[in-house]
Amino acid sequence: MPRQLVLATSNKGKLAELQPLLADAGYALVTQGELGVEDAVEDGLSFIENAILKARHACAATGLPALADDSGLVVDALDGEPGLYSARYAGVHGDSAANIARLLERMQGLEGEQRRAHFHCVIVLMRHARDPQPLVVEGRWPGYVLEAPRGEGGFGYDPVFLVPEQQHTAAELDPALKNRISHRGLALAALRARLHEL
Ligand SMILES: O=c1nc[nH]c2c1ncn2[C@H]1C[C@H](O)[C@@H](COP(=O)(O)OP(=O)(O)OP(=O)(O)O)O1
Ligand SMILES: [Mg+2]
Repeated sequence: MPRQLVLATSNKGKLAELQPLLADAGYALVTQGELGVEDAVEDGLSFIENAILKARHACAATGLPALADDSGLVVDALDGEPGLYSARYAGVHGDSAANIARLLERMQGLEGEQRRAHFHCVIVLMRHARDPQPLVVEGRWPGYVLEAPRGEGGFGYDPVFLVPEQQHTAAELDPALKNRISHRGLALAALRARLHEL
């Protein structure tokens, strides 16, 4: 029987990316939703704090090890906005169209290098709610914010995130390619390399 691991997220886009990335990591994956775990209160002041809060909350509710992802889009010219508040930038949690509209409005008039941004992802794996040594890994994906959305894939800010090497938005990429090069894919690769530490 493989050990169970709770995926401490309610974001369907993240789940769709995390599941294949963890498929052969030696865990039986179960989502917090399947176990009736409510969303944690994300009142940390950094990605790391929020990822720990979410993983700890799921561990405490289930008694199982848990993995959480806290991530967001960081725009240098906006002093790091939307950053920690990426999921609720326009006010309503998870309203991607409204979040994108707010972002494009805030970036009106910015050109060229001023449109630089990166996705940041912190993934935390905790063995139990009082684990003093959670595994913490990070990934970063640089790109540019376009002036209008392009593409149907992915989730969140993907339609306005241009990946310069591909000349495509993240929403135009094949999901397997996004998973190889994205902030989340890089964080998961770092996690897998360190699973033996547990
Ligand atoms: O690959 C990505 N492609 C596009 N947008 C992304 C990505 N990765 C994070 N993002 C943006 C949108 C998301 O809504 C927010 C994360 O906010 P974040 O609090 O970590 O997640 P969430 O509230 O959606 O789900 P949960 O906390 O249950 O994991 O950043
Ligand atoms: Mg969240």
